[in-house]
Amino acid sequence: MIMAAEAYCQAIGTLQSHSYLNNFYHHQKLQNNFVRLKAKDFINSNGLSSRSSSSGQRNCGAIPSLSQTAVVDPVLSPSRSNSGDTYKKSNEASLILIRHGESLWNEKNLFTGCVDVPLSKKGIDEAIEAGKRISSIPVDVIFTSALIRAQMTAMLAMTQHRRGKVPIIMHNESEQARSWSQVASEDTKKQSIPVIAAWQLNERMYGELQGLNKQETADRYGKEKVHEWRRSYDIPPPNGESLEMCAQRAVAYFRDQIEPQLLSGKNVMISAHGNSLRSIIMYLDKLTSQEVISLELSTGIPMLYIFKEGRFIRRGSPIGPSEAGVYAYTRRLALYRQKLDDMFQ
Ligand SMILES: O=C(O)[C@@H](CO)OP(=O)(O)O
Repeated sequence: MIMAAEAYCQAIGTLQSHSYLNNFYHHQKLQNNFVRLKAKDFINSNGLSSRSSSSGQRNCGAIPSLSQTAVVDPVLSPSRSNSGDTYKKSNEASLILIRHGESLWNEKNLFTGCVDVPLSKKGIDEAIEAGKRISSIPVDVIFTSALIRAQMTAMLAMTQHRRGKVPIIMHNESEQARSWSQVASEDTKKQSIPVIAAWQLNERMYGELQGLNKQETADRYGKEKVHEWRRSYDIPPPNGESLEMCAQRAVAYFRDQIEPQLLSGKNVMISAHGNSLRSIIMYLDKLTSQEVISLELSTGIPMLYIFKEGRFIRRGSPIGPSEAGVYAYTRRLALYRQKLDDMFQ
């Protein structure tokens, strides 16, 4: 776990492992206070959520009505009597961010941007490993970019989730696509997780660099110039997007479409890209345009935030379900894992 904490701290470019470790030591105390909830609570408690996103729909034609798809997960419901309102009252939600696993172009060291390239064999393994790390963390709705490497990562990761729900891509690109992908069974819907694909979460568009080898480009234009294109905040690569431009669409989407889900208590996973996630982390962690320059994200490492009382609290990179890890941080997460243990051991 110490290694996981350090790896995460490296990934965010800061060193705050002491607070992570303090929370780990606090775990023993917390564990003694667990209430062991019975599997029958899971079986008896359920309900359809009637809420949909309160946000505007201006960004993307692919925004589904979550009221038709999202359900209250009874594993998360503390009481059978108020299952319909659980999320509203919980005032806490998990947010998992994951950069896709290694792609075939990452492997070849090519600028990728918005070119739609699949995962490499190593990337597939990374996505499965990431899924193991988050297998005991609740997920109610998944947002991915429109690109296959992020979607593959989300889907592969969810094959490892202990809750066993099925991630289903929402097809809202046309009325026909929406109606032809309807699920007829309410029971089946309850065992599904909506997956919403949005181009706003895509990798930054790398313009004339897309498909070029990064090393050869540095040899040709100079290391400093290429570093400026790759990591400066507001200087775009030729005919591409700067990080600032990428942030404008990614953070707007996060605020308009994802934050309302968290506010209503839904647990969210976002599977996206190095630069769209750097922009979102800049927003979550209130990084300056100078600080974000040194923020690097590894492929396939999930990062957890707790959204509570309107604030995002960074909680590191979740590790295996049998270890304390992030579950020491909140009672809600600990109870969720305990219920999974009760159900599936
Ligand atoms: O090529 C890309 O699309 C990105 C991510 O792989 O590269 P960089 O890390 O240079 O922004």
